[in-house]
Amino acid sequence: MDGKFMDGKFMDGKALAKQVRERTAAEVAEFTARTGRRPGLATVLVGDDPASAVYVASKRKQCVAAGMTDHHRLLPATASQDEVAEVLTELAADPEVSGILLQLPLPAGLDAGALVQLIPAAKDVDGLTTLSAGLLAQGRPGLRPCTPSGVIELLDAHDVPLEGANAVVIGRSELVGKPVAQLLLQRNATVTICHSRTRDLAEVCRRADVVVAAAGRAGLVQGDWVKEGAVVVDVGIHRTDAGLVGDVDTAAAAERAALITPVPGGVGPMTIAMLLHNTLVAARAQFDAQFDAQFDAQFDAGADAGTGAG
Ligand SMILES: Nc1nc2c(c(=O)[nH]1)N[C@@H](CN(C=O)c1ccc(C(=O)N[C@@H](CCC(=O)O)C(=O)O)cc1)CN2
Repeated sequence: MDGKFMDGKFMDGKALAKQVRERTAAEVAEFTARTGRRPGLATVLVGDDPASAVYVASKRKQCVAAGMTDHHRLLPATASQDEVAEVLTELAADPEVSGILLQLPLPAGLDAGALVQLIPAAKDVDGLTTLSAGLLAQGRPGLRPCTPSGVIELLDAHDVPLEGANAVVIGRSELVGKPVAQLLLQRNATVTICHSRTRDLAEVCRRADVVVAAAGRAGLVQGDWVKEGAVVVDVGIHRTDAGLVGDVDTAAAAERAALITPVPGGVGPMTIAMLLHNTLVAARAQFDAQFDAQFDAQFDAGADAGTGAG
């Protein structure tokens, strides 16, 4: 471990996210020079949740800084299911848009699960559609959810051994818990998914080599839940009077952990960095698919005309 992304035992997500963004920007420049196209990211924000507005503004700014085009849609909190669906359907058909994300959570009354399905898997840069989730579950290529990919990127940057490791994931959301468990499984970890009905959560955690806390409960994971030398990844973000805190009692857990992510500055910044990476991956795949389709059409036309090209 070279300590590049670490301040003592704290894993520096901010520094690693910067490196991922810079690498992505260089690859975007190469893609644009080769194809004459720029990857385009469409962000869809419904309503006026202040945190969501900040996250979307940051996504848009970082996508432009990486050389991508910005296609933003803002809908009022009163927007109907059909109105949001119409916007997503329009973006799905727009050739300038490589990736679409519907910022979550949505205002009450909207069915996020149904709306997400309107995003074609090829443009699903959040990796949240049923098709993307199925491809991940089967270990087949596809776009992966951003925060879970960011968790794996952080673990890899710190050379955390996952093969055969006991990994405990706390939380079973579609956004983080389930996909991060799948990604850990793909890396041959022995994965336990815990949730609100898990019996003796503390004891399950104490057996973990790697803990990923994504329960959405401030300070849930206590210091004495952490095995000596374990790696702790905190996905939680809670605004409290004491400032931003995660799902882990960081100071207490850091007494025992070999490595731990801070909040803020741990997993959070990786989410947007991985979104940019996914948007580039989507743009490349769409370009290649279009190139192949054009080649096939020309090949077939040549065969029909009897030029011998077929
Ligand atoms: N469609 C999606 N919605 C949501 C996602 C998502 O991945 N896709 N994730 C979260 C929110 N989110 C991005 O959308 C996000 C959360 C946190 C951060 C971040 O950089 N956090 C900083 C703290 C910033 C602050 O809040 O002050 C940190 O942890 O250091 C970025 C993006 C829910 N919705």
